[in-house]
Amino acid sequence: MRKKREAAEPVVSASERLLFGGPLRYDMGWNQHADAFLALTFRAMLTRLPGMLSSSLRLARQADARAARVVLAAEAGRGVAQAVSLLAVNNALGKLLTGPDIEQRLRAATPALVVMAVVTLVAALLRAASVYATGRLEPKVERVATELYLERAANVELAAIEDHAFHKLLDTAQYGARSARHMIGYSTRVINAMISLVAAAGVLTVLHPALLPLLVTMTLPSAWSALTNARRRYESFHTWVQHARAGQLISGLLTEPAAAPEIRVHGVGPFLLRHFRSMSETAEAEQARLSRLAARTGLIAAAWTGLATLATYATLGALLLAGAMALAVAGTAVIAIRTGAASLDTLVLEINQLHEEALFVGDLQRLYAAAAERAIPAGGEPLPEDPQEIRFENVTFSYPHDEPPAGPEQHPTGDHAAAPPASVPHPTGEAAPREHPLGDSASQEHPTGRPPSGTAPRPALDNVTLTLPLGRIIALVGENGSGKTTLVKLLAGLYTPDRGRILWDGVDAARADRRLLAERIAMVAQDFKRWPFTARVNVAVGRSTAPMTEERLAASIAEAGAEDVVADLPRGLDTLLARNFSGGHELSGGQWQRLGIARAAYRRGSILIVDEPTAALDARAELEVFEKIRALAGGGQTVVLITHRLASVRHADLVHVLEQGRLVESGTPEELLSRGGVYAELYSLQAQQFTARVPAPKPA
Ligand SMILES: Nc1ncnc2c1ncn2[C@@H]1O[C@H](COP(=O)(O)OP(=O)(O)OP(=O)(O)O)[C@@H](O)[C@H]1O
Repeated sequence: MRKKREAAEPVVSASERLLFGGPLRYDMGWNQHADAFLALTFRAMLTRLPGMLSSSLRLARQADARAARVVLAAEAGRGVAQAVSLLAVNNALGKLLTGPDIEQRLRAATPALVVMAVVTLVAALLRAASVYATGRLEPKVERVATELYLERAANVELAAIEDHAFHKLLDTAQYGARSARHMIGYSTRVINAMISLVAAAGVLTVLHPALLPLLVTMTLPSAWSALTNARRRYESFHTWVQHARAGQLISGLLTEPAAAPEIRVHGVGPFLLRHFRSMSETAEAEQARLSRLAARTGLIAAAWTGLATLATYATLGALLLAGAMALAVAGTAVIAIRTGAASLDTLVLEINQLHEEALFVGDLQRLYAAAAERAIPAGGEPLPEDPQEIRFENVTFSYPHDEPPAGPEQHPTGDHAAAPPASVPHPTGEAAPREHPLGDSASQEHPTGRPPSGTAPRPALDNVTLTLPLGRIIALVGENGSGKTTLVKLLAGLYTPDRGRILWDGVDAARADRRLLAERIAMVAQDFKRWPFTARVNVAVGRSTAPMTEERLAASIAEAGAEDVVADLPRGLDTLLARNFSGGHELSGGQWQRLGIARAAYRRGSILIVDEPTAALDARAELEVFEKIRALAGGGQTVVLITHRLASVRHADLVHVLEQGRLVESGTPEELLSRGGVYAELYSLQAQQFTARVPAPKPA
């Protein structure tokens, strides 16, 4: 077993080592989790059957209780109909094979034949009812499961979304809703097959006790074959899902607009394509390996079934020859064995499928549990109505990081030019949907799951104590990576401090109602979301709970100085801001930035956080935007401004200077300039850029 598992381990290719510094893995523990499922025996699966059926039933009842009842009743009825039909066959055969003349025998068999006809009709009606109700039920089950998935995913802490293990669970669990849908069909077929198998086995036992083991022997090989192949597919899927992300990442990079200029000017295309091909070839090799193994297993199972069938009919023949069984009974036995074998075959296959789907539903249920654990806490203390200040008291915060892998992994069979597949098939045969592997949140991840260096990184904020007086403009200044963005994320309640407290006039934000806290914050993050919606929605999404009025939209757009941006749009506010869709329009970075500020203005939060608001603006627009921001503060709003443009900071009421996660200076811009510290140094560095003398042209 161990050896087989190792064979499915993907190769760490030269491509992966070069591009990602090793295997592109998010969480090593996940595969071990899957192993626990894969170690299940068929017996254990049978033991789990009641649990799986009841979980399907629960989902079905939640989605549409009436349709669930119809399916259950129809399937139970069909099973009973099959049993009755078998008994009628037995009766008819008995009558047909014994008696003086054929006419009398036919007459005697007529009631049984009529019963058979009626039962067939009833079974057909029940099947139609079941098909209809299942068809109604399945999409509803998928919707309910998907809604739960999305709702919980949207409600977890930001730290959970940035946690690689949780993100991996999110990734894998996305298949759970589809599987929950499939489980409904499999469950109905399992229930149906179980009832008809019990009927066939009952009849066989009555006819001759030796026939029952023969029935089992005949069906076991296909059960084994189906089970083995399903496990291989699931195992392969779990191992390769990581590598699929690497392939998707490259294909996404090759086509995304942000990378397009460099791909063309620096000629990165052929380089990425070469690695994509190399990764895809390894994926193809993995698919070929699975097919080869499936073919071999199928062949062994077919030979075994052939031998078992031969033994069954030889036993029947021997019983007939020895006079231990009447011809009529042998005839019924043949039909019962065929029906029973078909039911057992169906049962094994469907239980196996059910189990396979249940693994994915299990992923989904684990996600539900993990998401509930990491959900943003509901409720809490109210914040002061009109606080005077927010105080950071000895706040320390580190981003969670994964343990680095022990070393570069080697495939036991040696290194091939290996690569992840572009898409991994869902174990049930469906291709995993291709999605852009680098979502907005992913852009901050370290995809190899390692911290930048081998040692634990320094805290992003280290024992920071500072005050943010409300109703003022407060600027956060410092070099790249000094912790400014982290500080405002803590202020907005996106993270909670590892140590220390954030006090809103004495109320600890950690105990406060996080939703109420968020209500007060409007944020224009550095990488704020450019929603693929209309310009109108891109502004109004700042407060999606408020009625979307033209007045509020117009006022916010004016406050952000974004009137020209909107006026230039082909359909004004109704222009779709996503170029990859028909009628979509692309904005420049600066235009987006103005819309982002309009969105924050639309939110009307009492604390406005602006992180690098002018990075993409030209000099004139920059001045304008700072004017607008100052005007906002004039209306009593608190502005927390992060910027590297120190000239713009001179209007701030208070400046906090951060360095390597620590607060190094605080004061008004004038105080800091006269103090001659870090701020003064940074300021003079920037000022020098403008005052440096341009060498005078030499006289002719
Ligand atoms: N999501 C994250 N996961 C892990 N580490 C992070 C994350 N975001 C920031 N960091 C790290 O935390 C430290 C502080 O980063 P932060 O973004 O707060 O700095 P900053 O002062 O805003 O920098 P910049 O001026 O470049 O925007 C840096 O070392 C950074 O690498």
